[in-house]
Parts: sequence; structure tokens; C-alpha cells
Amino acid sequence: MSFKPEPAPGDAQAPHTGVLLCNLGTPDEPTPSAVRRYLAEFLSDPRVVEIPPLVWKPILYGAILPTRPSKSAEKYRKIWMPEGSPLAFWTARQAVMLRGYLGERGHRVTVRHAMRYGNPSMASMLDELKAQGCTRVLVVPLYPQYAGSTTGSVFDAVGAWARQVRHVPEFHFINRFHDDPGYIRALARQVSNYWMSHGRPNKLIMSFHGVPERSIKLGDPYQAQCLETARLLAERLALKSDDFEVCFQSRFGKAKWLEPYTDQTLQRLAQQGVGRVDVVCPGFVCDCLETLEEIAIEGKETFLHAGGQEFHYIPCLNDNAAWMVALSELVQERL
Ligand SMILES: C=CC1=C(C)c2cc3[nH]c(cc4nc(cc5[nH]c(cc1n2)c(C)c5CCC(=O)O)C(CCC(=O)O)=C4C)c(C)c3C=C
Ligand SMILES: [Fe+2]
Ligand SMILES: [Fe+2]
Repeated sequence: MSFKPEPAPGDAQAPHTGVLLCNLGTPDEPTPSAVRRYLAEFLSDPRVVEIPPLVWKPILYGAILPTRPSKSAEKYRKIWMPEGSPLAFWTARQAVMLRGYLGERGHRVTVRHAMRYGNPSMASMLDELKAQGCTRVLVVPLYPQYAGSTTGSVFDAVGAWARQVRHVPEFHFINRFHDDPGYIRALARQVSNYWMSHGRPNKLIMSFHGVPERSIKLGDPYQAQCLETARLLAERLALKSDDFEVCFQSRFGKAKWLEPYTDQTLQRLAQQGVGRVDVVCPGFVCDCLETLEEIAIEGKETFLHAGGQEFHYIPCLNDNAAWMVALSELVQERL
């Protein structure tokens, strides 16, 4: 004798969908050796450094990997949380929260998160979704603005995994959400809530991660999407054109990157006598090294040393409730 189980919500015939939130990745520990392992993988990706390997590999192994890891590890140590790297913590938390937001809907959905470089790897999480019986997978790069070096590279990793699988699931991809009304609303909430408790600045700086200028000339839509996010956020906050400035941070290497650079902008504003700036980083949905160390610590020093009076860093969306609603809507539209 056997019992037939009650039909599962969403019914057993419905396809089982996996949702994979993907972020950049981060070292496992704030130590030179862990940072070296991470940077070696990250900076060997031809999407990230578009220099012919015969030219780039000697620079990477001869100049960068012997020196940068210990300097970067020191920076990571300043922002490390008891739970680990902030980027890993917030990415994992968003996946857990998204599960809760989707759970009540009765779809057969399994949510996981993965990192493009480091752990948990994309291949291991795609293996797991497949083992769980997912026949469809929605890949969600946690980058609002599309860049070949970030979003494009996530799709490469999915392709590389699929190459060694016989029965490939039905893949769906989110390409960008830089102008999504829910995302813009969440950003505006995050900023206006901050201003409700801390007052308003003389200038709001919207700082996005940079990319080499050359990648834009070759057709990357990243810069245009950053500027559109900034325009929509300013509109939603009812800012006038001289209430805010857009700039680009985290330059890497010798080439020209997108301008204006964030550090030079902070210096100039301080010298022009702008007393208080607030910085928000709309291109990052999770706080990380580039926001907590480069902006909240180094950027603050730059501004104050150049004569600025007050510097505020407005945290990323992280577990902001309006953002979780926006993310769950982005996903639900594609279930
Ligand atoms: C938000 C989108 C990002 C784009 C676009 C991007 C492009 C890009 N980055 C590098 C080099 C480095 N980035 C590093 C850290 C880092 N970058 C992003 C996001 C984007 N990068 C994040 C979220 C992080 C933080 C990771 C963390 O652990 O918190 C680093 C490593 C740190 C260091 O040693 O400085 C490098 C290097 C390039 C070359 C590039 C585009 C071509
Ligand atoms: Fe980066
Ligand atoms: Fe940086």
C-alpha cells in the first residue's frame, strides 16, 4: 500500500525553475594568498582585460600578482565582516530573501547564488540546480548596467558549463535592469531615507564603477546605461542639474577609463568650497570593497583633505525592502 502525496503547489507538471543570482566574486579570506587566487582568476578573464594573452600574462604574473594581493588584502581587512566578505554576505542574503519573496507564489522555484570568480562557483551552483531537477534556469547577473566585462562574462561562464552537459536546461537571462522602475524607486528610497535621518548634502555624487574608455568605443552600452540610471534617479528625487554629479571610480591599469574620475571630482568639489557631499553607488546592489573601502574610507579622506567639511556615504541597496520587491518582480516577470 502506498500513499499518493498531495500535489505540490504549482503542480508536478509545471517546469521546475532555478533562479541563479550571480555576482562578481570576492576572496575567501582577507589574506594575500586568498586575494592572489581570486585576482589570478578574475584578471585572466579575457572579458575583463582585453589585452592579448601573450602580452598580458607576463604583466599579470610578473608585476601584478607579486605585489597587488598584499595591498588589496590590507584593504579587505578594513571592511571584512564577522560573517565574511561584504559582497559575499549581501549576495547570499539577497538570495535567501528572494526565496522568501517568491516562496508564497506557489511556483516550483529554487533560488541559489553564485560568484563569477571564486566561491560558490557558477559551475557548482548550475550542477546543483540541475541535480535538483531544474529544467529551466533564469540567470540574474546582479549588475543593473550591462558591461561585457561583468554581465557578458557571466553568460560566458554559463556557456562554458553547458558545453560539458548533455541535456542543457532552458536558459533565460536578465541582460540589464538599469531603467527598471522598481530598481529606480528602491534607489530613490535608499537616498531619501538616508536624507531623512542625516539631512541633505550640497551635492549628491553618483559614482559608478568605471570601464576602459576603449570598451565603449567598441560598442559596450555600459556608459549610456549608467547615465540613464543617474538621470532617472535624479528625476525621481526631483534634483536640479547642479544638485548632483555623475562620476566613475575604481580605475585599473594605465589606459584611459571613463571620466570624470570619482577621486578627482571629490577633490575639485572640495576645492570649489562645496561643504558637504553624499556619495551613492547605484551600479552596485551589494556593498563591497569598491564602496566600503574605496568610497567610504578613501573617498572620504580625499574630500576632507582637500578642504571639504562633511562626507557621507549612502549604503548600497543590500537588503532594502523596496529593492527585494523590485528584484522579485524582475524574476517573477520571467517565471
Ligand atoms: C559594478 C560593475 C563592475 C564593473 C563594470 C567592473 C569592471 C572592472 N573591474 C576591474 C578590476 C577590479 N575590480 C575589482 C573589484 C570589484 N569590481 C566590482 C564590480 C565591477 N567591476 C566589484 C563589485 C568589486 C568588489 C569585489 C569585492 O571583493 O568586494 C578588483 C579587485 C580588488 C582590487 O584588488 O582592487 C579589480 C582588480 C576591471 C579591470 C574591470 C573592467 C574592465
Ligand atoms: Fe571591478
Ligand atoms: Fe578599487
